[in-house]
Amino acid sequence: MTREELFEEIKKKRSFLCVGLDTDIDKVPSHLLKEEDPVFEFNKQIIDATKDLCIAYKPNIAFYECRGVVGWESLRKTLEYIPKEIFTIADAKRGDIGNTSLMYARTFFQPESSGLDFDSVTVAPYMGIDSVAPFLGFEGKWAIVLALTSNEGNKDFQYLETEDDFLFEKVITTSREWAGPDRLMYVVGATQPDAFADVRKLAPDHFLLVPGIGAQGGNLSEIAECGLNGQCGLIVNSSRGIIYASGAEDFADKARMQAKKLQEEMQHLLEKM
Ligand SMILES: O=c1ccn([C@@H]2O[C@H](COP(=O)(O)O)[C@@H](O)[C@H]2O)c(=O)[nH]1
Repeated sequence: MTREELFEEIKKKRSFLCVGLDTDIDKVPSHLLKEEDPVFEFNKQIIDATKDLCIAYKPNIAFYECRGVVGWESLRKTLEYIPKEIFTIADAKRGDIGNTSLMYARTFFQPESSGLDFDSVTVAPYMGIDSVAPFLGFEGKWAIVLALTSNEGNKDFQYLETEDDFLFEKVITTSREWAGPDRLMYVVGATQPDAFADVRKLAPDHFLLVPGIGAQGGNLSEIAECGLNGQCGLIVNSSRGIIYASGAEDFADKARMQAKKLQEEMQHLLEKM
């Protein structure tokens, strides 16, 4: 998917919401457990309930690969079920020496080998250019580089001071040379609102994938203040806050209500742009 197509979807839906499909079999409502593939059935109902309100879905791969072959099959079916105009993110946080990274890239971008055809994958930049480059070699696909994450542990490395900036800023200034804003996005956690102005100085045109609203306490209007750019430039994720809004038979209706609340807030913020 191109940046223009993504922006068109944002304008059409008046939303920059990403629904995180972090589907934990232990949290799937009990009435679905009799289904052949309860995880897929859960995801299917979440997608049906939210697809007009969001512009992206982000399955976190851990929730699928921990279940082995069965989990990969739930993931494949889920991805196939997502409407083609909606951006898909494999939140896998991959990255290794070049030839290994290429295999990871094929896993998510080459349906003829893996059955999966994601638009993007999250990538850890710690190993440098040759670990990220293989993800940038697929037409129409995106690498989403971890810059400043939403967790407490971000202080251990990402806020270390280098000559004239923090390490997460160095990640951006170095990696923005590897590919432009049509191929590369950055993860910036919603729990770090004060960093958005600095990030925007370094990456004015890049899309930022922003996890951490809802369950982790990030605030949408705070990050929108400095994070929005002329093409929106934000994809804001909520996983647990939407998909586990209810653990009962009404889970899809309750998920829709939470997604709708966020979409309305986003519409308001986009109108102010
Ligand atoms: O910095 C990061 C990077 C990724 N994540 C992932 O996003 C979702 C957040 O889930 P919530 O339930 O909305 O908190 C989850 O898949 C994380 O692994 C992140 O939170 N922070």
